Amino acid sequence: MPPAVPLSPYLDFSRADWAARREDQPLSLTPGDIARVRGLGDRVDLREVEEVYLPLSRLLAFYVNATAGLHRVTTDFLGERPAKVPFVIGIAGSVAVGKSTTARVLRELLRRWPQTPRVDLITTDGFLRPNADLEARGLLQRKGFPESYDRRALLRFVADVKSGMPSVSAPVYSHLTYDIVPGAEIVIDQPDVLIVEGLNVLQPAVVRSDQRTRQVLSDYFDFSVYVDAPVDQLRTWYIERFLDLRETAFADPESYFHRYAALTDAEAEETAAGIWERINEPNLIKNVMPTKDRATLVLTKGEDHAVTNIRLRRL
Ligand SMILES: Nc1ncnc2c1ncn2[C@@H]1O[C@H](COP(=O)(O)OP(=O)(O)O)[C@@H](O)[C@H]1O
Ligand SMILES: CC(C)(COP(=O)(O)O)[C@@H](O)C(=O)NCCC(=O)O
Repeated sequence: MPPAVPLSPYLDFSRADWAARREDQPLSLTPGDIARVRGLGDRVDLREVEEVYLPLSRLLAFYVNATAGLHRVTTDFLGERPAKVPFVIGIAGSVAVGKSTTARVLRELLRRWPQTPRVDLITTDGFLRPNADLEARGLLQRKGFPESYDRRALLRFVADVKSGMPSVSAPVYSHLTYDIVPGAEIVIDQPDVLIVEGLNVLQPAVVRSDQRTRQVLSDYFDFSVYVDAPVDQLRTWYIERFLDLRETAFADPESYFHRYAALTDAEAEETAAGIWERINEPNLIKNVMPTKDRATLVLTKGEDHAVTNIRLRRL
């Protein structure tokens, strides 16, 4: 018998190799659908959807079926009646990398597969502590760092949805007011798929003083995606988006950043670079980037938000 060839845990695809994995799956999104889900500064178009996200949705449809099969054998073994268990996908990556666009495109594609008509999406910013709470804890300059979230509530939320509980509610964050919206909630009611998008969704467990580890969010993920790009590129995207927001979101007198609406280009660039360097880049380097290898799939973007490489974990 020939010696077994050791398998690498990762498969690396060029964009062209990955695009071929679409096989003959027809594109179900129209240009109008894509324009609706595209985030500010993001360039996702029909070609990007066809070559990158359609093959990914095909792979995810296989995973959904296989996971349901695995669940069935377990319930058979236990002699239980099979319950509906949502398939949970985590999407991680830096501020300004375009996680929200990736999440929305995947939601639209997955919805069109026959076995997953109900796809819900939640962003972890709803679990940020309210500003007053952050201020009391000295964390107002640490928004997006792991400690700025109510991690217990976030974990409870995902565990409840995964366990098949009906009508599980989550708080809502507003980028406009830069705070949690008092009294607002989003209700998730037994979807086929739940997408959980946020900077820190792949954070590893910390070891407690009694040497046991806490549960983490990714314990409940069936699949995870890390959206990656070089740090210099992310900084540029963050600053460009800030300049665009000045003319759109910041122009609203309700916006927390309204005082930035009147800045000149040079002043706005300096302000954005300051926020990036003080908050978002240190968080990226210390907390977000180290979680990349924990993802099932890494999408690496080049200039213009185009995905250039795909890495799939197969072991
Ligand atoms: N200050 C802001 N005002 C209004 N919208 C914002 C602001 N900052 C970010 N956003 C929007 O919030 C969304 C999430 O942004 P972010 O957390 O950077 O993730 P990503 O770019 O990876 O999706 C994006 O659609 C972005 O355009
Ligand atoms: C709201 C965010 C923390 C992202 O949250 P996520 O949905 O990834 O949990 C981030 O977009 C942000 O606003 N960071 C703070 C930078 C600042 O203080 O302006």
